[in-house]
Formats: sequence, structure tokens, C-alpha cells
Amino acid sequence: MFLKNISLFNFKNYENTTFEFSREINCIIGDNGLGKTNLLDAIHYLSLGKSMINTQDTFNIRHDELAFAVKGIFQKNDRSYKVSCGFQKSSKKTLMVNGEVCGRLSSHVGQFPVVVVGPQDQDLVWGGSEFRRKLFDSMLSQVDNVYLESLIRYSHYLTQRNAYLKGLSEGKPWDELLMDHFNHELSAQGRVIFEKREKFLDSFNEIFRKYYKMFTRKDERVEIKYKSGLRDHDFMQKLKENIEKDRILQRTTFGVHRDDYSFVLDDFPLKKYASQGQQKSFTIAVKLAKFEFMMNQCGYAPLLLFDDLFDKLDENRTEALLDLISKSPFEQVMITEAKYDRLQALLEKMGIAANMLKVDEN
Ligand SMILES: Nc1ncnc2c1ncn2[C@@H]1O[C@H](COP(=O)(O)OP(=O)(O)OP(=O)(O)O)[C@@H](O)[C@H]1O
Repeated sequence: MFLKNISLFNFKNYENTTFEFSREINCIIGDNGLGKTNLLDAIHYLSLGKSMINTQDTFNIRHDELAFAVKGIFQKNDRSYKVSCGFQKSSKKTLMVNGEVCGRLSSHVGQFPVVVVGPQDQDLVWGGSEFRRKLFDSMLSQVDNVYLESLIRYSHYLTQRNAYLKGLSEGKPWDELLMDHFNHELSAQGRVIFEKREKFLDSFNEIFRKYYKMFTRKDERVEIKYKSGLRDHDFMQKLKENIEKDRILQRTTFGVHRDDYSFVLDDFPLKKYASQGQQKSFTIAVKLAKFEFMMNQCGYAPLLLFDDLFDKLDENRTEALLDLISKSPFEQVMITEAKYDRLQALLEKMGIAANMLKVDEN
């Protein structure tokens, strides 16, 4: 799959600009603050109907304007898809494919898959456990309906149990049967989630290690470890044991909603001991593994967007990575870079053909 072109109207710093892309590597070049990341974000809008940066659509409307629109043409399995996404202040967002309005955003997700590698990936290392759970949950939910169903049910009962705990502190009467019902549902769904997360990570680790080795060309041992309280404890038992604590804190303190994934390099936690370049290499390999995973699911290569690819990577890793992503199974790749000469020289040295797109002052 690839994106042939994109037009941006009043999107962030763009007034009305069109870019044409090639099927392989596209380098988006420009000085700081000219709109390279914004262009990637517009592509993200077409793929997933939302920004990769701002949670509120309003922030993406060009200052002093009332609406933005992004339009583009994807090519997939020899068919063209005209996709557009528009948003007007105090109105609903509209997403269209070949002239038809997508009723629900969720029906659009997965049609034009994209994987983004960028500075936000630091959150996977430095952010709270929710960032890591979200990454793995989104992948697992795409392939396993039972997992998705369990996750939805678990989250429903967790919300209910927490609301009930809050109610108790406000004087609601204790209801043993109701609490038993919550505990039973949480432990049943939690068990499914735990087992599936554990199994999934085994296969994901294999792909992840392959990519880490491929572009670092080092024998560093890397691993993602799944950490869950369910490994050593009976969930039901723990919910019962913790009830007094839960009542005081007004929330459920044990369960798979508190699971985490730890990133490990040569047996030490990545966050505490690894260099910035090693941390970045780690998250890049995670994203490349995600790419392969998604490709296996949908049967074609997702778009791959690299924001600030070269930052913190040494020459060896940069070259190895460029070499890797310029070949199959990677198809269309977008790379942002401020230094034209450096990138041009590197691509020439490596004999990689690329479409150079300059982002100018708008
Ligand atoms: N809603 C908006 N309206 C107008 N301009 C905006 C809006 N949102 C962001 N910008 C502008 O977009 C620019 C940032 O663009 P972007 O992050 O894409 O830059 P970049 O080329 O990736 O820069 P760098 O090389 O520093 O990463 C800033 O100048 C910012 O003021």
C-alpha cells in the first residue's frame, strides 16, 4: 500500500499545499519549525482519522481559521482510494473514502495502516505503564477477538467496581453479592487477558530481537518482559484480600489493569542503564516489529513514518537502518530531516534512490 499524494488546507501551518510521493523512500526536508512533522501528522489523519500528537482536532486548524481538511489518494492492491478528513470548529469530524462517509472512526481504522517512529516513542521508555499496555493491547486486539471482548468486559466491570467502591465511601450499603459478581467477572476476564498477553509477547519478542540485531549489528541482549501480579497470585483471592485497602482508596488496586512491560538490555532496565541511542534503537525495533506484525495481519505493508530518524543514532546504526527500510518488506517510507546535505550524501553513498521533498516557508 502507498500514498500517492496529499493536500492540506488550513492544516496547522499549511494554508493550501499538495505533496506528491513516490512508492519507496520519501525524504521530507526543511528547517526547524517549517512543518515536516505536521505533514506526517496529516498523513496520520488520513490513515487513522486522528492526530498522532494533539488529542483535540481544534488544535490542528490553522490559526485564525475555522476548519481544516486533508485529502489524499492511497493505492492498495491495484485500487485507488480517495480519502479525506475534515474538521470544522464546534462540529463533527468527517472522514470519507471514495465519496462515502465513514459512519464510525473504528470502521476506518486498519484500512490504511500506518506505523510511526518518532520522538513520542520516548513515552514507551519513560512514560507510565499505560503507554506500554496501550501498544500491546492495540496489537493484540487486532488479531484476537476473544482478547478484545475480554478487555472490553474487564474494563466495564472495573469501572463498575470502582464506582461502587466510591459509592461505599459516600454511604451506600455493602452488598456482598454485588461485590462477588464484580470479583468473579474481573478474575474470569483477567485470566484470559493475562494468558493471551503472555503468549503474544513470546512471539513478539522474537520479531523484535530480529530487528534490533538487524540494525544495531550488535550482540546486545534485548528483551521485553511481561510483568503481572497474576503470575504469582490468585486473582479472586487477591481481590478479596484487598477489599479494605480498595475501600479506603476507592479503586481496585490489583488486576491486569496494573500490568506492565519492562524493557531490558543486557539484563538491566533500559530506562535506568541504557544510553539514549540504545533506548532509541530499542523503541525503533519495537516499532519495526509492530510493522511486521501488522503486515502479517493485513497482508500488505503499512506506511512507515520516521520523524527525526537520525537524532541520537550513530553512523553505523543510521546506515544499517536506512539499508533495512529501503528493502522489502518495507514499501513506502517517509523520513523527516532538517539537514538536506547530510541525508543526500548518505543516500548517495548507499546507492538508495529517494524522492526529496522540500518543505518551504508557507
Ligand atoms: N494550528 C496551527 N496553526 C498554525 N501554525 C501551527 C499550528 N500548529 C502548529 N503550528 C506551527 O507549526 C510549526 C511546527 O511544525 P513542525 O512541528 O511540523 O516542524 P518541523 O519541521 O517538524 O520542525 P523540527 O525540525 O523542529 O522538528 C510551528 O512553527 C508551529 O507554530
